[in-house]
Formats: sequence, C-alpha cells, structure tokens
Amino acid sequence: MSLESIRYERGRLEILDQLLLPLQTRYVKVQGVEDGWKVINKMQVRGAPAIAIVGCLSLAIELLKEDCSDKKVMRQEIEGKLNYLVSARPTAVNIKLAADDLINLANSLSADENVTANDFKERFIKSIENMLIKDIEDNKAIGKFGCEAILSRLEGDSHVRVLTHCNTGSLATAGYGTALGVIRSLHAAKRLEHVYCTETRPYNQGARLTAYELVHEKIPSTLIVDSMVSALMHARNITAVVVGADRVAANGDTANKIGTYQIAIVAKHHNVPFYVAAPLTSIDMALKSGERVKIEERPDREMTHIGEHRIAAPGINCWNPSFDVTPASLITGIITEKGVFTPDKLYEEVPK
Ligand SMILES: CSC[C@@H](O)[C@@H](O)C(=O)COP(=O)(O)O
Repeated sequence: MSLESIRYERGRLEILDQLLLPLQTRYVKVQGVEDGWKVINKMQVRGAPAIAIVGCLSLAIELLKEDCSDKKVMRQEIEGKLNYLVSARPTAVNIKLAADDLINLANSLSADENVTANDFKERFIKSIENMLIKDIEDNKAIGKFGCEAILSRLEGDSHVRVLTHCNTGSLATAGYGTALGVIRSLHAAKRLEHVYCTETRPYNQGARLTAYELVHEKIPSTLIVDSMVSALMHARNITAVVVGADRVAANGDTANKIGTYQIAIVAKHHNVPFYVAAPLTSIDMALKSGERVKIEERPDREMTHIGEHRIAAPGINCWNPSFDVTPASLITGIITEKGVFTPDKLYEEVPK
C-alpha cells in the first residue's frame, strides 16, 4: 500500500506530519481553517496538490461544524477563509485556482433561490471532497502519459534510468504522485532500471521523503546530493529527468523546487530530455511567463540547521528561496492528465 499523506472522512482530517519523516510516523489532526493554514505554512504538509487539497478540506471540516442558515453570510465567510488559506504559501498555484473555483461555486449556490442553506453546505463540502478522488485519477493519467512519452524515445525495449528532484509522490498529492507517478508507471511497466533522487537541500524532501517512498515501494533507487547531478549525467547515461511543478506559466516556464533550474541546464548540456509532470491545476494560464512568479523565501534556519543541530557557521548570512523558475526553452514536455504538451503549444492546446 502506498503512503497516505492525507486521511479524510467527513468531519475528520489528519495529515502525516512530514517534518518528522522518515524517522517518525505521526498524524496531526486538522480541526479547521486555522490548523489548515498552520500545517501548510510550517510544511507539515507540502507539495502543490497536497497543499490545495488540505487547505480546502480544512475549510470543509470547519463548515460542517458551523450552524448557519444564511447563505450570504456563508458565502462571505467562505471567500475570506479561502483567501486566508491561499496566503499560507505563495508559489504553488493549485490552492489559488481551487479557491477561485470554490468561490465561484459559492457565488452560484448563494444566488440560486432553489438551493437551501443546507443544500449549499452539502454541495460545497462534496465538491471539496471530490478533489481527493480527482487528484488520484489525474496522477494515474499523468503516470501513463509520462511513461509512454519517455518510452517512445527509446529504441527496442530497453530500460530507463530516471533522475527526479524534490518529492512529488503520494506524500505531495492525494496519492500516486505526479513525477513520481511517472516513475511508478515505468516501474509497473517493468521498464524502469533505476531512479536517482536528489537530496534536495535545504529541506531535504528528496533524502527524507522521496527516498522513503522509493524504499517503501521497493523501486530500485539511489540517493545523490544536489551537487552530483552533472557527474551523474556524465557517468550513468540518464534517460530522462522528470520533476514536478508548483506553477507553470502559459509559456511553459516552470516554478518548482529550488535546484530544478540547474538540473534542467545540466540536462540540456547532456542532451537528456527534461520533463515536468503536473496536473492542469498547476498551470497558471493567467501568467504569461515565469518572470512574475512570487518565489517564497523560507527561514534561514532551514539552511543553517539539520533538525536541532546547527551546521552553518554562526553569524553567516543566508538566502533561502524555496523555488526557482526553469525557462520553457529547457523543457522537453509538460506531462498533464490530458497528455504531453511542448511548452510552446501549452497555451493553445491545453483544454481550458
Ligand atoms: C507534486 S508536488 C510538485 C511540487 O510541489 C514539488 O516539486 C515541490 O516543489 C514541493 O515543494 P515544497 O516546498 O516541498 O512544497
């Protein structure tokens, strides 16, 4: 069974505390929007799709407890709470797009005279709950399309060696994963020889989370530190790089975990195809290019310490941007649940 980052049943939400992994497995209760904001902001739950789903589910939990018979009041509260949740982390677009959709839904339910306050609440909560199912379905489709795209470039039935960065698996989504879903699909098709995952400093999503998932799934894998990527491509004949995304602009520029950009440059140099695997909910068509993506800067402590242990010289200044933007020109294809798009065709071909 794959790892479960989000446990939900109506009225009850728990998330696997990713700050404690891989050494401790502890679920944290999310009792409403305030808790939702905190677990996202502290990165107890992280990964663009998981952030959106947990944020919205925290609202579902809160709404269920409330006894409100005025649809207009409910609509107004919903909008305020969603905007608050979006502010927990700024770079991933999924939660913003989900919030926009939910605000539209709340507006139309509120305006519809045939909808009672109870119907409003029920339909609104149901729509949030559906995100869990849809995310897994989308990830499986991403896995299939990505697997086909990578294999289509090969001659015969040779096996592939893939490099990935950060964590894009079950822990970052409702299940299955995006880039890690592609890797899972290659493995299921018995065409994966090996996957290499980067440590992903400073928060170590690769060493702590991806490595944990790969070991758990018994997928043949090796951990490297971020500065080994060039050496790996030179020495190990990598077939493809697959990474996730926090926000893909309309021209294909992609914001993802810090370090993605330099991997894309190295891949270009070594003629290794570089894929971004992301659901359509990670594509921000309102943003022309990656130039204006707001890049979250995280506390120095993530760099200076590992756990409670200080590793950096006291007094040193730190710069800790959590994401970078890979230009579209370095990206071979964007793998979505609707197929694989080259960045230059993204805007015109992706179903709106
Ligand atoms: C399917 S997760 C895609 C991205 O969100 C992932 O690659 C990433 O950058 C996660 O960053 P994080 O800071 O851990 O939330």
